[in-house]
Amino acid sequence: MSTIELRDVTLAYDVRPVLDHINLTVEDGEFLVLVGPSGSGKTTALRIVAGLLQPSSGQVLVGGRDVTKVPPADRDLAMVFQSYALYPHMTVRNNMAFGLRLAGVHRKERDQRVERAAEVLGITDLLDRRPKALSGGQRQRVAMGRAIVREPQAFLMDEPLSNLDAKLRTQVRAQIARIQRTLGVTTLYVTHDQIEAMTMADRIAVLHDGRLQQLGTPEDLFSRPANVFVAAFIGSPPTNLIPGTLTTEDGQTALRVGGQTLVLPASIATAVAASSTPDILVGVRPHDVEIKPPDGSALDLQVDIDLVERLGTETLAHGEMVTGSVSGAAAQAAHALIAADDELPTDPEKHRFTAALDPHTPITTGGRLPLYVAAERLHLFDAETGTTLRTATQSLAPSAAGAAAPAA
Ligand SMILES: Nc1ncnc2c1ncn2[C@@H]1O[C@H](COP(=O)(O)OP(=O)(O)OP(=O)(O)O)[C@@H](O)[C@H]1O
Repeated sequence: MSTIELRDVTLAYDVRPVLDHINLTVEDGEFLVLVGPSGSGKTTALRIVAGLLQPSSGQVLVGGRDVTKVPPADRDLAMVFQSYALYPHMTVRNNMAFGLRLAGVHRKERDQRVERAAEVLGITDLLDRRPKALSGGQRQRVAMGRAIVREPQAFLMDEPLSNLDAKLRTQVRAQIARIQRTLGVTTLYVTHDQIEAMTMADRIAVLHDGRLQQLGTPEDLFSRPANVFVAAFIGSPPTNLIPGTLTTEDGQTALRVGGQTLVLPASIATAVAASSTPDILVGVRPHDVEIKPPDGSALDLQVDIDLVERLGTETLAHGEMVTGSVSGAAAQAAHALIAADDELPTDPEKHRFTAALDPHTPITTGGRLPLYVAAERLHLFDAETGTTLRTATQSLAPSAAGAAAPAA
């Protein structure tokens, strides 16, 4: 059983911990991606698992064995780094076999393992080349090969695609995911790229400021973010975050956003009652925005469009929200929670908004566009704690919709 477990792992260089009581298990055969912005502690966590760093407290277990005090070479883990670190004077075959030679594996066995790994990686015809005669993607596969031939209990990968250009990255990430599934080797993979995490992982662990924010499947994180950080970090383009305030309108709970008041349907009103403050952050996924008013209650947002990106499959309309009387307190809270992310607005009075629309939508830069979001598609967060109060209601799955339809 090749699980990897971090038990209550903390690492502090000075007062503020770089990793703060992390509990995480990578299950046997699982591809778990550790994702987070720069400085969140991902590499530190991986280095602790590898044995290159000692935690201040807590334990690391590999296959159920406590390896916290075991030297890196004796942990039976293989690491793939972003710099491939291939020996330039050696052939691919010798690069792949090098670690095995050091470990005293005899020649026949070495050759067999290299041939097998090369076949899985599709690099058999490159075995006699030297690294300089390989493309970036091929070098990456050789680096993977070196890890595979060791037949370790688990792979540890630290941003292995970051030296590749965008197109190659897409190809190689699919290859790595496929190879991992073929071999079934437990893998802990670190990246700052949420798209990489979403496309490759069985489960994703989101780190921010040394704390584990959420652990779940890509679908969990996208549809049911645990807090505003995860909602803003996962998804492309990112979730729009708009400050709002809870009020009472004719005895009913209402949400004031961007100068309008939306009386909340009962189910949403119940969910927001848990908020520690009347200040609410409203999360809107760009793909949930409509240009026609939907049936039922909806937010109606006015956005001054300043950039239109036509991607072919969809059109992204970016602009500034006409905020009206957005509460100052919630606006400040929104700012404080998301200011760390460079892509999000840093001026608390200005709210950028992005809508992902049908490619045929006739929009131009410079206009003011009314945009609608059905109330059930809103994600709502406590502006003080960032905790999720409610997530968007799932649309009916085709089978469920079919079952609900009258019989023919
Ligand atoms: N030797 C050290 N002494 C003090 N602080 C350190 C040390 N090494 C790392 N840190 C700090 O620990 C934090 C986490 O670093 P880490 O490299 O794990 O982040 P990361 O999420 O992998 O970021 P990146 O994606 O930029 O590599 C950072 O704030 C970093 O400055």
